[in-house]
Amino acid sequence: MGYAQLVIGPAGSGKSTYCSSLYQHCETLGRSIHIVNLDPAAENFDYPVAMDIRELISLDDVMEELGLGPNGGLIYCMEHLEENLDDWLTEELDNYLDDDYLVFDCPGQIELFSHVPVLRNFVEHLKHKNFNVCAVYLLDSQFITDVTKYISGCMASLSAIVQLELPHVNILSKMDLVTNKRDVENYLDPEPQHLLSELNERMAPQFKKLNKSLIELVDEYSMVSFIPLDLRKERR
Ligand SMILES: Nc1nc2c(ncn2[C@@H]2O[C@H](COP(=O)(O)OP(=O)(O)OP(=O)(O)O)[C@@H](O)[C@H]2O)c(=O)[nH]1
Repeated sequence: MGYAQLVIGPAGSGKSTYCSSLYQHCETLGRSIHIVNLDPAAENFDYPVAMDIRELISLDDVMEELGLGPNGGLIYCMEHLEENLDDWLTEELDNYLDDDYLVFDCPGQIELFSHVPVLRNFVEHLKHKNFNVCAVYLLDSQFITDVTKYISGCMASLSAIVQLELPHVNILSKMDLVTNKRDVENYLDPEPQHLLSELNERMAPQFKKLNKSLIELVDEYSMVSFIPLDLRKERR
């Protein structure tokens, strides 16, 4: 059985930096991992690229030839990947042995883990090829410094949990940029009742019922808790 991480999260949340830090960390430990670029728009890499979607299709070519914009072009590329799971991906995966560990650096378009089925089908394909897959969801810690941002971060992560149905780890990136660590600490293992009163204070009274449902939802999905990580520190 092979092992795989699907590294997902909003644009600029630190996915590639995480992959690069993980690569260096494993190298230091003498463990071998292979990082796969799944972003057809990516240009520079801080890690050796083991497999690259741009060998199959590149965003620049799609935009030029089909006259699509960056978002439409990205979705086109990912759907092209989906159509080529049985040939391109299967052939690439054949290069890896049973115990290999692959880390997929995904694009940041939120559609990919909200409603477009590409990543879900991609995961199904990996499972079919005998890979044990988990999702690593990156969220910029600066987007979690008050209750409304926290709820919105949780909802985006929850949408990935529901869409992919994978073992799921949330990571707060860019911790070195948080000036007051307490702002973030308050949301690492929050007390639901405390969150609710904070949310009610921030919002108009007509949202009380919705606020209660949201907090219950976040509380029930205990996977929606975040692990802070200072990737810059990891790399020093
Ligand atoms: N200070 C700081 N900057 C970081 C950290 N992680 C990432 N960055 C910076 O944030 C920017 C985006 O990081 P990336 O790793 O490219 O983010 P990404 O999620 O792969 O971006 P997309 O692929 O465009 O979605 C880069 O300028 C990184 O150097 C961190 O832990 N601390």
